[in-house]
Amino acid sequence: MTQHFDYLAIGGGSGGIASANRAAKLGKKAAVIEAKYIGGTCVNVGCVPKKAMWYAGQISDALKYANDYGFGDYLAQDKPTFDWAKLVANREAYIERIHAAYQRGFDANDVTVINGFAKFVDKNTVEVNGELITADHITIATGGRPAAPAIEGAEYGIDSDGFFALTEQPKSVAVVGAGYIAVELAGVFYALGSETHLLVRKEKPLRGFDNMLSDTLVEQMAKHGPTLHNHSTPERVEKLADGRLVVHLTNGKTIGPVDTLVWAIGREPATDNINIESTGIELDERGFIPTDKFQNTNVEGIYAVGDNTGRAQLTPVAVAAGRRLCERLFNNKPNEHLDYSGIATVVFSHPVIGTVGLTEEEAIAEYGEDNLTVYNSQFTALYQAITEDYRDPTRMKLICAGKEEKVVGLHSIGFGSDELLQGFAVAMKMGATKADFDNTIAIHPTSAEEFVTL
Ligand SMILES: Cc1cc2nc3c(=O)[nH]c(=O)nc-3n(C[C@H](O)[C@H](O)[C@H](O)COP(=O)(O)OP(=O)(O)OC[C@H]3O[C@@H](n4cnc5c(N)ncnc54)[C@H](O)[C@@H]3O)c2cc1C
Ligand SMILES: NC(=O)c1ccc[n+]([C@@H]2O[C@H](COP(=O)([O-])OP(=O)(O)OC[C@H]3O[C@@H](n4cnc5c(N)ncnc54)[C@H](O)[C@@H]3O)[C@@H](O)[C@H]2O)c1
Repeated sequence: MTQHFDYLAIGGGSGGIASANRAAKLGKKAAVIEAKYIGGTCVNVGCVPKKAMWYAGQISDALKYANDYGFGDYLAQDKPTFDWAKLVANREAYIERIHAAYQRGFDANDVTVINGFAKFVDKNTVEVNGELITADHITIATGGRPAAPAIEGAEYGIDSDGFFALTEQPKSVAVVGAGYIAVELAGVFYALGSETHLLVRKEKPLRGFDNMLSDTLVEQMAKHGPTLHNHSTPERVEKLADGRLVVHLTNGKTIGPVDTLVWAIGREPATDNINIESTGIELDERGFIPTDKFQNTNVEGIYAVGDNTGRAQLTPVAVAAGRRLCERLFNNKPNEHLDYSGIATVVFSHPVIGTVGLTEEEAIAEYGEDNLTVYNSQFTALYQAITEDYRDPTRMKLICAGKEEKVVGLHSIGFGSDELLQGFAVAMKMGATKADFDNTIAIHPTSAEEFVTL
């Protein structure tokens, strides 16, 4: 028997769940098909478990300051130990609670959840577990998966999914990659006490970010962070008799032996195995699904949201794109769409980075150097001021365009940069100028106040 729905999301991750719930709340018969775990990448092998590991790193950093904060005697009572397996168990128990909360949401909204791997039969029909399902509107929200290099011995390494499956802490680890995931995972390993090597292909990690951010990160890593190996491209991986790994680089050098090797070299879209050809959708050369600003694909009635569209691969983006799509389709809002500009983002590095808007290089290209005013600040966060790390800088940058000094870029690295960002992102979305920032009374003593006193 063929089941029919008004709205069907293929993929039960951030985009699929949010859109199906919204469709159902708007009175439509909606379903989600999920092949693995409800919640997708973010909940199971992304943002959520990553943030728990990052917090563990933050606690480890804080313990380093305990003596300066007067807790020396307290710590001396017992040698501090760290139990990776316990952290992982608590993290996974939390994820189970999220799964249950999603199910309660589906039940409340009357969304049908189908477990299985979906493949298109034609543009209105998918097949899952041998059954056919048709829908008036189908959203492809299949996300992506970690990429691995095509080199000898690559299979000895793990990827970010494998990182979350580790139940024991490796004593030594090499992380390959220069983006969000490489920087974040290397930071966690280091903060929790593993000997950590970060291998990047070019001159530094986070090259697409404002130079102030990436340069400060590199400076801080040299003081207390993973050992950074620039211009280091793996050529092959050798497994020793004791199971440890040696990474051979194209420049003739070797890294290791290490217990664990992590590939963090980007993610590829999960669009190659769903018989998408049967729909008439044309993928781009990297397998992403091109969409217009309304998330329409080139085939009427089929949409795509989230990581598989190749734009701003962030959970809130997938969620917002999915919800707006359903508002447009089912709530009589024909122009509803997601504005992909000015999306704030945090890299959960050590120290943490918050950034929204244009980098200085991008602003120069867009407005011309003469039309920009750039404000820079460097200071010691009070948190560190009374510790041995009082020389570690927090750095902030405000990039303003035109005579009215509209704020077009805001960048911060240092303690608290994650939580301070969201409010500034709102102000920038509303078109705030430097004068608006100056007119705002500071909250003292915080790091965030620096942005209104520059
Ligand atoms: C390590 C890591 C850390 C991250 N940290 C952050 C962060 O801190 N903040 C942030 O905003 N973003 C973060 N991200 C990115 C974020 O996870 C993604 O942007 C987000 O999950 C994308 O949502 P999505 O719905 O497009 O895809 P996904 O969440 O990947 O969901 C897709 C789902 O579709 C399923 N699926 C695929 N094919 C089929 C099929 N044929 N049939 C049925 N089901 C199928 C998959 O099993 C999966 O569950 C992180 C990602 C990673 C890997
Ligand atoms: N905090 C967050 O919000 C967060 C955290 C993690 C991931 N994400 C999202 O997930 C996406 C994917 O993250 P990612 O880190 O996998 O990808 P990425 O695109 O950010 O970085 C991949 C890096 O790998 C490098 N690389 C590519 N091929 C390589 C090779 N063969 N050898 C060595 N290095 C190679 C690239 O130069 C690049 O720097 C991000 O773009 C981001 O949108 C967000």
